[in-house]
Amino acid sequence: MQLQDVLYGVAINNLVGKTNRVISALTFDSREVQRGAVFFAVKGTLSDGHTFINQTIAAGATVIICEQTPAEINPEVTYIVVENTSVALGIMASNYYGNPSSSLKLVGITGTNGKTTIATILFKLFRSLGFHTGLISTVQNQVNDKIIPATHTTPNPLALNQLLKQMVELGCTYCFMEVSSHAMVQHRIEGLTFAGGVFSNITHDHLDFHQTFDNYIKAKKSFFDSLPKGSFALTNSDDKNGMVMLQNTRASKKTYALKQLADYKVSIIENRFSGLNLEIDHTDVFFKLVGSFNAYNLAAVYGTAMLLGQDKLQVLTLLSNLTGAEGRFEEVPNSKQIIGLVDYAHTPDAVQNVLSTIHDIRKGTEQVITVIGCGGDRDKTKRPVMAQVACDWSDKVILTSDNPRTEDPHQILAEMEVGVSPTNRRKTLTIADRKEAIKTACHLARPGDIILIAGKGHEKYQDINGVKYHFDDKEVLMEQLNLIS
Ligand SMILES: CC(=O)N[C@H]1[C@@H](OP(=O)(O)OP(=O)(O)OC[C@H]2O[C@@H](n3ccc(=O)[nH]c3=O)[C@H](O)[C@@H]2O)O[C@H](CO)[C@@H](O)[C@@H]1O[C@H](C)C(=O)N[C@@H](C)C(=O)N[C@H](CCC(=O)O)C(=O)O
Ligand SMILES: Nc1ncnc2c1ncn2[C@@H]1O[C@H](COP(=O)(O)OP(=O)(O)OP(=O)(O)O)[C@@H](O)[C@H]1O
Repeated sequence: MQLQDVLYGVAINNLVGKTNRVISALTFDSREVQRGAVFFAVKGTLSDGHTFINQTIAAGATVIICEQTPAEINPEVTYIVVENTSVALGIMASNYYGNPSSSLKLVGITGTNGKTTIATILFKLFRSLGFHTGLISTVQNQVNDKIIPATHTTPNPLALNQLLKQMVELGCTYCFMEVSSHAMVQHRIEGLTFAGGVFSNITHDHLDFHQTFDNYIKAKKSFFDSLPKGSFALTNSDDKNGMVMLQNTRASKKTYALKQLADYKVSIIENRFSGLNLEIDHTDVFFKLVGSFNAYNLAAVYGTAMLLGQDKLQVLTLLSNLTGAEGRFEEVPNSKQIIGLVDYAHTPDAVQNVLSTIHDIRKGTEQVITVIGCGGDRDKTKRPVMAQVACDWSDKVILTSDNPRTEDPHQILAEMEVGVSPTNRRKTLTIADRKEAIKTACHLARPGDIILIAGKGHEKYQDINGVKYHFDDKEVLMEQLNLIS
């Protein structure tokens, strides 16, 4: 491929050297450079790609995309100076892989909670409707039945366009993808063509990365600002910031809600452990998903399917048979008549949602025992709040470790304990070893009780000092429930 073929749409501030040259690959990592590669010098949080330019040229890079013209110019190399290398990377990655997003109906889902659930149900729904479909999500990526492990919620532009190209080659017409706020700030979706965008909700999270809540809102909003004319922007109008997302968008503005007036209005008729009975567009339907937050997710899915021109009754019938994403309010089967639940909730809002859902549908006499931790090297402000929410909504709480990473687990637990009020102290235990914590919860439970293991969901590891040790909440809970007499 020629360099000039991938430059379409890139705003160039300065060009040194020729553009009619063959290129062998695109990369933003000096450690992956091969002969004839284009190297993108990206300014990151830990290092600045500009410092690796000479090293990449020595390794064979013949084109450098950078933000300043280097002092030292190699006459064999082409230098392209742009305002923002990450933006150029997105556009050029799209061009390099043949702009696959424009051959698909690509729908992006953003928000603090619910992205994976909404994207996964949409994927399952469109597969059941008979379409070749792609999924890009935190749990896994999928091209029809082929599963591709996920490393990020939203992959980098090269991995992303490669995935989208595979989808096009395998006949997909739809793709549902999660759009994280990190991806927006780092321009990972630059150059993609979206058919629509969906907003679930926004609550405090990722403030370690965005610094302020306002920045976090702006990052989410920038996705809707970037949607093209002719696409749709579907928002949750019950969320305080739902309508903010639509302020500057050129897309067709649509809403879903349970409380406010909306284009797609859903009402809860009944909310039980076996599922949700909802009224959608004057039709009563029973769904296998549990909890009022899933009523929002189903409203988003229904609205999206309608905006993509699908038949209402067919959609509702198929949706009523679907289950959600792995590790989201997932029940662990056991013979002890204990309701064992594993849930990915790792934000104060998600923990409150799961526990209030349990509270709404419990009979009343059973105990709710919650096992919960907070990640190391991540937003510390969440720690006391998550402990407080867990205590306020449970009969017993066991504070434990959850990916301590490079931090001391006991220090994280001490910061969580700050959120435990003197009255709640009696019902709280702190057990740093996660397996021991789950074991203790099983020993405390009586038949009929509910155990919630929060935070890890589908993830099958504990990250301790950069090493990922196998740990599966579902596996441990099942094993321990079966061991109790
Ligand atoms: C905070 C963050 O998002 N970091 C991402 C970022 O890394 P960085 O800015 O720290 O990169 P850096 O190490 O400073 O390096 C800067 C540049 O120099 C290059 N470099 C670096 C070293 C070297 O020897 N040679 C070299 O060329 C790097 O390739 C990079 O281009 O750019 C990297 C390349 O794209 C990403 O892999 C990395 O994601 C890290 C691994 C990560 O964990 N990100 C998470 C937080 C994330 O993105 N999460 C969201 C989901 C959030 C949620 O909703 O839960 C996601 O979408 O997955
Ligand atoms: N619409 C919703 N509103 C609030 N909480 C939700 C909603 N949907 C799911 N949750 C809760 O949040 C947890 C994470 O759900 P999900 O994985 O779908 O969200 P996500 O946005 O993909 O999260 P992440 O970005 O952290 O992967 C679930 O386990 C559930 O407890």
